[in-house]
This record gives sequence, C-alpha cells and structure tokens, in this order.
Amino acid sequence: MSTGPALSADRLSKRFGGRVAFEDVSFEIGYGEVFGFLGPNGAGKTTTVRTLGTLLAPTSGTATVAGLPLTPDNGVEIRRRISIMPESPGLYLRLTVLENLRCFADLYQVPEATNRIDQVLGAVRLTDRANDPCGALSKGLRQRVALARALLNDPQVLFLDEPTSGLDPVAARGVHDLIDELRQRGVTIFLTTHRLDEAERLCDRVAILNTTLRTIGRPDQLRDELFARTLTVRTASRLAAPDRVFLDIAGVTNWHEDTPSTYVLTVADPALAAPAVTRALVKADADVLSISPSHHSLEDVYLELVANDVPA
Ligand SMILES: Nc1ncnc2c1ncn2[C@@H]1O[C@H](COP(=O)(O)OP(=O)(O)OP(=O)(O)O)[C@@H](O)[C@H]1O
Repeated sequence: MSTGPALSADRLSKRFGGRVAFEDVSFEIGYGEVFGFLGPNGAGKTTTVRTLGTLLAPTSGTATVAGLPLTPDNGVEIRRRISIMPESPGLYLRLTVLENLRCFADLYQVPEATNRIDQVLGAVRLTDRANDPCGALSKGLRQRVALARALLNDPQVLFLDEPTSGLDPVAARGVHDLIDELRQRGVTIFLTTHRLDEAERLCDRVAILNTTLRTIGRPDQLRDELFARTLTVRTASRLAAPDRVFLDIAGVTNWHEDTPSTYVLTVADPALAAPAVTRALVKADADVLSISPSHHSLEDVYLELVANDVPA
C-alpha cells in the first residue's frame, strides 16, 4: 500500500452550469482513517463523493484517490481500488441476495467470485439469508446487502453515502459495527452522514461542508476550538458574593450566572480547576448541588458553524 494519503483534494470544485455544488475543497485523508463528511441538505456532499468516485469530472482543482491522481486516464484503475455505497442500495429486488451479488461480481469482473461472495456475505453476517429475495428483506438488511456489494472488489477506499439513513437504532448500530470492523481491517472510509452522533462515534476526523469547507479536524479538537472550557456549578440557593468566591480561584478566568443558582465558570482546565472550586465553595458555606465540566457535542459544533448560513 502506498505511503501518501489515501484520498486528497486540493482546491477541488464542481459546478453544474451556473450552480456551484462545492467549491475550493481541500483535505488529506490517511489510509485506514474513517473520515466523516457532514453538511446540510444541498451542501455538496454527494457531488463530492461522485466526483472523487470518478462518476463526475471536477470543474477545477486536483485530487488523488486510493493513491492515484484523479484523471480520466486513471479512472479504470481508481474504480478497481474503491467502492461507493450510494444512499439507495440499487439492488434487484426480485433476485435473491446471492443472485444480486453474483450479478455484480460478474459486472465488476471479481476474481474467484464464489469465494469472495462467501467472504462478503460472512462479513455482513448475511450468510443465512443468501437465498432470500432482496425484496423480502427489511431496509436494514438491504443496506447490509448493499455493503456486501460494495465490498466485492475488496476496496482500499470505501465511500458510504448516508449508510444509516432511514434505519432504526438497532439496524443502524449493526451498520456501525460493520464500519468498525472495516476500519480494523485498514479500509479507508469516507462517510457522509446527517447523524452527528454517528460521526462522533465512528470518525477519526470530520469535515463540515456547506458548499465550501467550514472546518476539518478531530471532533474533540473542533469542540475545543469553538467552545471555551467551562465548569457548571449548581447551588441550593444563590451565592451572596459570587465574585469573591470565584475570581479568587486560580484557573478561573471568568464567570456568569446562567440561571438562578447555576454558575458557569470559564476555566483553562476543568480537571485542575474543579478541586479548587469545590474548596472555595465549601469555604463560602455554599450548599453545592453539583460541579460538572461542560460537554459540547459535535452537534453543538455543527450548529455553531452552519445554523446561521444562508440555505444552499
Ligand atoms: N446533476 C446535477 N445537475 C445540477 N445540479 C446538481 C446535480 N447534482 C447536484 N446538483 C446540485 O448541487 C448541489 C449539491 O447537491 P448534493 O446532492 O451534492 O448535496 P448533498 O450535500 O449531498 O445534499 P443531501 O444531504 O440533501 O443529500 C445542490 O444544489 C444540487 O441541486
């Protein structure tokens, strides 16, 4: 396997006539990384996947996919190394799971197809449903057949476009477990999703797109960049002189009263500040109900970045 990035884009843009689908997008993704690609409806996520997947030509910019420059000449070899699982599975509903996989294995000219089909059926835990018609399967199971189909060519890079859209929590968890297993086998995964909990749980890094890239990084890093670290203190009754209690504590740089008797303290390091805050509150005779570090989720980061954007 090559040592460069598994996927990269440099100032990549795609326009349809006058309409900009995405613009000036740059990133690098390493082999084995699970990369989340988030953004509102119409942000350009699917178009980015289709462009990197060689289905659409970029309007400008450059990219590498599975280690190869994204050029028309490399299209066949890139498609050999990658797979795209689109949002709707695109299966023949009257054919069985096995017949579907045989059909696509023929189409992709998969070597030793029978063995490979057995492997992918096992990987998505559908061996015992191989002879069921796809039309008789639940949406969650069909999604697993689609994943099996995407794995037929043993891709280095797998694009998953909203793989859990419309699935119930148990079926979605099944797909998450499969993604975890693929990551452990070193497959690079480019995952578009609207589910921020899913991205937070599965992804090493995420990018937030709204036509242009708004941010990129590890979920915890993005939280730290966007939100001050705070401790929330709740007391049974309001403090008589909160300024005196809080501003004498080393590590507390600011405070405000959020709701009556709930104080939010800006701190450099919540773990270091919490014991000192506890001591100061005890000294001030406060009836402390709780002291807890703030928790900002990836959803908070997302909303902070895109909630005020003009809709695409
Ligand atoms: N073939 C096309 N021709 C013209 N415009 C297109 C085409 N495909 C996509 N677009 C436009 O490009 C923009 C980005 O669409 P895209 O489907 O990539 O967004 P998305 O982020 O995947 O959205 P969603 O989350 O709703 O799936 C939209 O304005 C869309 O209308």
